Amino acid sequence: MPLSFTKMHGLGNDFVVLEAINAPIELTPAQARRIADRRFGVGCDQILIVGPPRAGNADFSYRILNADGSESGQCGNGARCFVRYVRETGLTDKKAVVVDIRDGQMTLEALDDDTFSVALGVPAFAPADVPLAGFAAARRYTLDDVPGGPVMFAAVSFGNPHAVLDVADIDTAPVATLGPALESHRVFPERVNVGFRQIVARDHIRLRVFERGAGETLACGSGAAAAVVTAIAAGTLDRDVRVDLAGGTARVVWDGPGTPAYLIGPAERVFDGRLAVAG
Ligand SMILES: N[C@H](CCC[C@H](N)C(=O)O)C(=O)O
Repeated sequence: MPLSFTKMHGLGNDFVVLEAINAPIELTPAQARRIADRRFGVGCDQILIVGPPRAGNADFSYRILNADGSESGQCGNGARCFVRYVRETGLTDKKAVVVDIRDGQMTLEALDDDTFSVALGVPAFAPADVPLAGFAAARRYTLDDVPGGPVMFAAVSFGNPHAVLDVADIDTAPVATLGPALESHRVFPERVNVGFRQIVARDHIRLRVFERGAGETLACGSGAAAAVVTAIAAGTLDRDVRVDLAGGTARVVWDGPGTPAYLIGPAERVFDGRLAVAG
């Protein structure tokens, strides 16, 4: 059945956006993989499905499928594209929208300078919430059975799991080896997104992310928030942080435990199209 789609990106993290307000869209993992394939399909890191609200106070619902066909409970860069999409397609004229995501709700806002703010929710640090198996709650965890020997990482969830490692220089970080090894490590029962963080100053980091289900992307919004809140919790960053990623710069603001983290940045619409999805 042919599907209309909109191609978008947030700092180079790219998306195929599908509108499922009037008619539901159900994609098998194989169909999602084909759409995401950069040769046999449209090509994207994630597929975003814009749906009707589930709860009474929400404006929309939001589903995220990774390029490997797996579903995630969060996508920060995608959320910025989501609010640009629903406004530019006339689905709403609101500047702030409430969106049902898999495990909760988010508020997304179009700002006056053509950037977008996403309240990603309150970060969850408890191992059971990440989820991270076999560890008691700690600021940092250590794993020995990974390439290159023991690694230390922080762990947090924004509705999707993140492990964050500190490196001296992200340009030489072992993203291609350590990323996949950690992504599918047995201590992460739902796999994990792996962030490689270089702290430049108390209000500035550089970051690369090997994403669960997509590999290294040019940017990861929830990964940026994970890198910032775990460092704020450890006392190494202040509350308002510039995050430099390969695809551009985002900003993360967090006022500490029990409060939501905010991700601020651009969202671009690239083109519209129609795709044939095999059965
Ligand atoms: N790969 C992620 C989903 C996309 C997150 C990322 N694109 C973002 O901007 O937050 C996961 O499986 O949890």
